[in-house]
Amino acid sequence: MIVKTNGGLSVISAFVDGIGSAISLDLPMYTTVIESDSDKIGDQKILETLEIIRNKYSINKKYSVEIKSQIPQSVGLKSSSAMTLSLLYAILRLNRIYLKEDELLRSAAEISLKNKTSITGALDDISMCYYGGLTVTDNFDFRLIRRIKIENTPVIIAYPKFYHRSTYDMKDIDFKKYKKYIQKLELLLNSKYVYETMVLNGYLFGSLFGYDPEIINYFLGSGAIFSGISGKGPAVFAIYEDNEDRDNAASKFSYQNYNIIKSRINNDGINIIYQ
Ligand SMILES: Nc1ncnc2c1ncn2[C@@H]1O[C@H](COP(=O)(O)OP(=O)(O)OP(=O)(O)O)[C@@H](O)[C@H]1O
Ligand SMILES: O=C(O)C1=C[C@@H](O)[C@@H](O)[C@H](O)C1
Repeated sequence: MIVKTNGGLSVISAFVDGIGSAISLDLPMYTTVIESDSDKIGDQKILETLEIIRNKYSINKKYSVEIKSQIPQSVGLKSSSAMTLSLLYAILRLNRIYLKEDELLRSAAEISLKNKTSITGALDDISMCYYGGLTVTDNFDFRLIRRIKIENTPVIIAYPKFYHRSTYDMKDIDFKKYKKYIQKLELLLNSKYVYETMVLNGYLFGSLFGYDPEIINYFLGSGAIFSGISGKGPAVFAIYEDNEDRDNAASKFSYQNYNIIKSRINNDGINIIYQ
């Protein structure tokens, strides 16, 4: 079975009060899961996740798992949520276990706590990978608040070539002191100012974890209507009004330490592309 899902961007990071929001990008991850005589899994975190799923659902089978992905890892573009959800989705389907949507999403969030790829369970990111478009969730309460479709706006993503961080390393930071600021962002998002909220969210988390104003400055000067850090970064997003502006900005981008990806916002949820 091959499952396709996408990466995305943070709109509100849920670390402060559990309210989180994410938006889906054309950034596919293909996860191939096949029953096998023995486990054939190249990556320790995937194996750990598989073990958690097998224990949770009393499954005794072995699997070969292969991930092909355009989502850069560990830069704030939701690769771990895409991996955890895809693997759970495929294993449940292969075993003909059908959960209600809210149960499936909650289960994926619980697994992403257990496999230590998230701090809050990242239900916002998992729901975004599942539904596409924009999601808003209460991660502390494992509850989807709302989801909406978003226009397929052109985007550029830039991320440093040599960088490594782990989400789990951040679990001891005192995020609660930013509550008043984050509550204002929640109000802004309720009023549908999605990109404004993203920028201001990145302003807080970028200032905490370090960001590169020069890259943001380049994008704003190249015709972007918004640019900022995706959540805790270090990936930077730039939103364009049309493909021409985006493509011009991408072709003139000359920062040697960064990779860039041309993408767009999408509304594509998870799907099985090969049974
Ligand atoms: N392209 C890939 N190939 C193989 N495994 C992958 C790939 N992308 C993600 N994974 C799996 O997902 C795990 C978590 O990914 P990653 O470390 O990027 O998550 P993250 O730090 O939460 O990233 P993000 O900030 O994008 O959410 C990896 O350890 C790996 O097991
Ligand atoms: O680890 C987590 O729980 C999270 C990680 C980031 O993607 C955040 O954007 C998200 O809201 C929560």
